[in-house]
Amino acid sequence: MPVPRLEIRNLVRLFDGRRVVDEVSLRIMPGQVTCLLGPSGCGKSTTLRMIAGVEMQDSGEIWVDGKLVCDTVFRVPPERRQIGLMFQDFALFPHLSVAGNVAYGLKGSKDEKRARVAELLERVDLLRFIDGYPHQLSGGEQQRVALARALAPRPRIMLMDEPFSGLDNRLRDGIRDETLSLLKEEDTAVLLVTHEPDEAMRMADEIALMRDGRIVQQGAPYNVYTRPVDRAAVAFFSDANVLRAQVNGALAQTPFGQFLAPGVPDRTDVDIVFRPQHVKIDFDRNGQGPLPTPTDGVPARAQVVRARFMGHESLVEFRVDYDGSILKATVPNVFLPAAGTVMWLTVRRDRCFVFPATSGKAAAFGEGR
Ligand SMILES: Nc1ncnc2c1ncn2[C@@H]1O[C@H](COP(=O)(O)OP(=O)(O)OP(=O)(O)O)[C@@H](O)[C@H]1O
Repeated sequence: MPVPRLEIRNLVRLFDGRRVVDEVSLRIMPGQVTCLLGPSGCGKSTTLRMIAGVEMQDSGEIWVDGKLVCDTVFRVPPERRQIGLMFQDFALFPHLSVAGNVAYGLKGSKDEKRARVAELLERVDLLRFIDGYPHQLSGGEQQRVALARALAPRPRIMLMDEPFSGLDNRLRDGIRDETLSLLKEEDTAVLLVTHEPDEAMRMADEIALMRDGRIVQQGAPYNVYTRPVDRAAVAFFSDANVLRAQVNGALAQTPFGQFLAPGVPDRTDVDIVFRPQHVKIDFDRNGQGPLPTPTDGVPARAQVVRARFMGHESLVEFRVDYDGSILKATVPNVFLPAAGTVMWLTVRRDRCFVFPATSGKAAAFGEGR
């Protein structure tokens, strides 16, 4: 079996008796980008700091290329771990030139260093600034110099903590893509920390979804998005509609007909969760909606509460007659029906998830953004 570039096993970190990192395990292969994704305070940065060696774990192990780097007894110091760091506030040294910054962690002769510096600055398209100083560069250019500096010593692993959050949106996409291709070329294993699902979807080969110190789901972005483990995992990536229903005879009754809830005991509440893009809208035809179909189920009559244009799509909120629940639907382009308009909704049944009912937790996890 191939040896992971980075492997962490059951990392635990306690602050004031609280497990802020709780049995976190990960394996990252060379050239692979893994995103540790989760809301603020879930323990992402603490995990990263332990791997970097600037913080000690209370238990667990860190392995690099099959060799133990740190457990609770043995510890390779941070500077000998061959790990590159790139943080949002990881500023360049203002008194050093661009070349001086990139050469900072390099060993070897003056000529060797100069060659490596030039190679990397060329790669990030900043060779013309080799003798310039950080204050002469834009934020995006400084970020690219920081990337060149982090990559110059050929780290085996790159740890990145929200490295692009200081950049404006237009710059960010370009720099993300450049960074990604450079890291892939160098065959670096990357652990990127972010609280932004879009960033994780864009960058990651694998997403590790973290909550309250634990990894709750791990896999390729497509799998994490389309097969969420729970209601909060759906809501973290997008708006989520939730219908609460009680189970009887393994069936949950909703405005859209019955949903299977196999193995759920009678009189237990479940949440039927689906994304706004999986709600279909139809016009009212003399009090009638579309006919039921096996894929879309039974249509539910609803009234428009409000509609907003979001740029590439419109977001329409409905109140469903059946039980008064509020549902959101997205429609491509401009669709802005007046409040009070009667319409009929159906849902893509294959895109609905049935989970045990949860209380307020999901809202705290980003639902309703
Ligand atoms: N040195 C410390 N002493 C006490 N508590 C700490 C310390 N460092 C972090 N914490 C707590 O540990 C938890 C996890 O913090 P951490 O910075 O790892 O979260 P995060 O997921 O990276 O959040 P963010 O995205 O906001 O940076 C937080 O509740 C934080 O308050």
